[in-house]
Amino acid sequence: MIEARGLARTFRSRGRTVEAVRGVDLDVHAGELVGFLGPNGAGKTTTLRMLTTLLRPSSGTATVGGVDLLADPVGVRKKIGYVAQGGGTAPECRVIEEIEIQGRFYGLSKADAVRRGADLAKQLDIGGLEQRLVRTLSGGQKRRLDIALGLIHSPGLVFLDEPTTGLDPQSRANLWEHIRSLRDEHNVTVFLTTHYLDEADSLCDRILVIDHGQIVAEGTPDELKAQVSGDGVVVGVPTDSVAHAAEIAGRLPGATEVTTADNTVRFRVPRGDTALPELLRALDAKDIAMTSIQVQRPSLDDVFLAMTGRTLRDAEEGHHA
Ligand SMILES: Nc1ncnc2c1ncn2[C@@H]1O[C@H](COP(=O)(O)OP(=O)(O)OP(=O)(O)O)[C@@H](O)[C@H]1O
Repeated sequence: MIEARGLARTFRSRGRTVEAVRGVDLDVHAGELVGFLGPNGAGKTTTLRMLTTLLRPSSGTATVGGVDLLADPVGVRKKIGYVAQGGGTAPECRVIEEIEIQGRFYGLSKADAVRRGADLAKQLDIGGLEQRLVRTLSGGQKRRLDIALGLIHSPGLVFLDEPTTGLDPQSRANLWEHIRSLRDEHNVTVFLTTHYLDEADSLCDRILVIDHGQIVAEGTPDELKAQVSGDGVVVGVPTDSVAHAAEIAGRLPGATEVTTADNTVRFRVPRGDTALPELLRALDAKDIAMTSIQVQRPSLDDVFLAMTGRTLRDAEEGHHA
């Protein structure tokens, strides 16, 4: 669906050259929900604007929806939907007017635009709001209207730029459900940007982490977390078995950082879920009764820290400073 090689963009700003994106390679396959994660100013929006033909790359090539970005930008536009940060609706317009205007813009007849708009409104849970002024919608409703407008021409690929920024937690969770169903029930490939770790983690099949205009990590949320330091495991055992249990844990494949306390053994393994059955069998064979067990997965923030030496929060604060 998307294949980009060496995509780069520089800006001239107040006599300085800003390298916003420095050679990004990325592949997004049909049916994937891919997240582009990075702090403010990392280059997410600039990459998205290039892939959606709104900004010409300084260098690099890409095909989007099977169409060459540089040779046929109009062809690309027909294949994709784009929902900008904050959307593009006018507060004093009625919802139905926005739907009609957007539909006409993509060459639909008024009747087709209204029909398609009604289908999308139902799908995105904003049915019955057609006569309302945009400014009277809640944040979540407006964001869902923005997405409906981006899908009016039934594109197979949609770009969402920070779709949940500014929404309250409940509206965010609700929008995640809608974004998932775009992919699951309507076969839309989704490429979204976010600087929320929890969003990338729970929503995306695959994540590309960008920092200072370059992709610094890529994989499923689980793969990325596994790359970092593995899972932490804490096992509770009777005090007189701690030393023996620690020895057993230390023999698990890939086990590191084995430490003991009063009645617990802590260690790290590449994959907690696959190490646990082996550990249980080994403890059982030695008649050691386990009293509790906990697996602590590393977070995506750990991934960002490992790749860049900064936490995402530090990176954002640094950008605003
Ligand atoms: N038109 C422009 N002129 C000059 N510099 C720009 C322009 N657009 C973006 N930049 C700079 O390029 C860098 C990347 O910006 P971009 O908006 O792509 O980041 P982002 O990851 O989308 O951030 P955010 O999460 O804040 O939207 C930043 O340093 C930004 O200031």
